[in-house]
Amino acid sequence: MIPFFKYQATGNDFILIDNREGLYSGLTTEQVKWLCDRRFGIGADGLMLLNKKQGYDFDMKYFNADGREGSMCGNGGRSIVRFAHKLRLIGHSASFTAADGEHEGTLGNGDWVRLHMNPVRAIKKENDHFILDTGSPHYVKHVEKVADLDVAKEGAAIRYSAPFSEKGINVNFVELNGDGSIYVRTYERGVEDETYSCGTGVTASALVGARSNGPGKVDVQTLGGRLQVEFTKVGDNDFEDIWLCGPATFVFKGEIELPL
Ligand SMILES: N[C@H](CCC[C@H](N)C(=O)O)C(=O)O
Repeated sequence: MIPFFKYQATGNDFILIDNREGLYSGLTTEQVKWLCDRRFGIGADGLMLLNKKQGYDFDMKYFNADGREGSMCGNGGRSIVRFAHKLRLIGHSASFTAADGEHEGTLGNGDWVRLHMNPVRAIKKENDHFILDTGSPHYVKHVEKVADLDVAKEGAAIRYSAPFSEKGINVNFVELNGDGSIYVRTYERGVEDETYSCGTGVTASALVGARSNGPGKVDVQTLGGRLQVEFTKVGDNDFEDIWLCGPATFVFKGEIELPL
């Protein structure tokens, strides 16, 4: 039996497993895919193993719903900090490693978690979109009415287009709200569908918008709730001290037996 915890961070939902004893390191792609399946398994956008790591509170190993090991997951990072606190592994802050290096996370009031993201040193402007990496690769496109989009269809068309078909990319459609906030909807690589929010996507979308008017903080609306991205703008395409902030909550825990 595998004990698991289910968390969601603005609707991006995850299976978390305490793997400090290394009992579940051998999960196969097929098994992770089955666990993330919303009909045959528990159901989630991704799965994380909380591993031991010398010199840090833990290491976060992230898998997308397709069962394959993924890159950095911003909402997953916020969720695993809350999970580590539930395990009494940390107090109100954590230092951990993930696919893109070191991260720090702090628990705020209520279910709010702040996650320190790695610097972004390059934002590539293509004709009608931007490409940047916030720990995962992102395509950011501004649109008029994001609520009217068929994100699953339009996102897949971009993700499977020639430049991205081999390695994939996460696709973010962004509308500028009148109050300076942005509304982001994301098609996620490895889920191969729209998710209710994507932390590294929200971060990418906020930084693209800040290229021109660079406030140090952007409010972001997503299908799954509101987040905030804070940053220091160093140059036109150069940002550091980036914090992804928003709620991350425990949903339920259980244990599951893998099919033979
Ligand atoms: N699907 C992404 C990883 C998870 C990103 C997302 N869940 C987030 O919160 O950043 C990728 O394969 O690039």
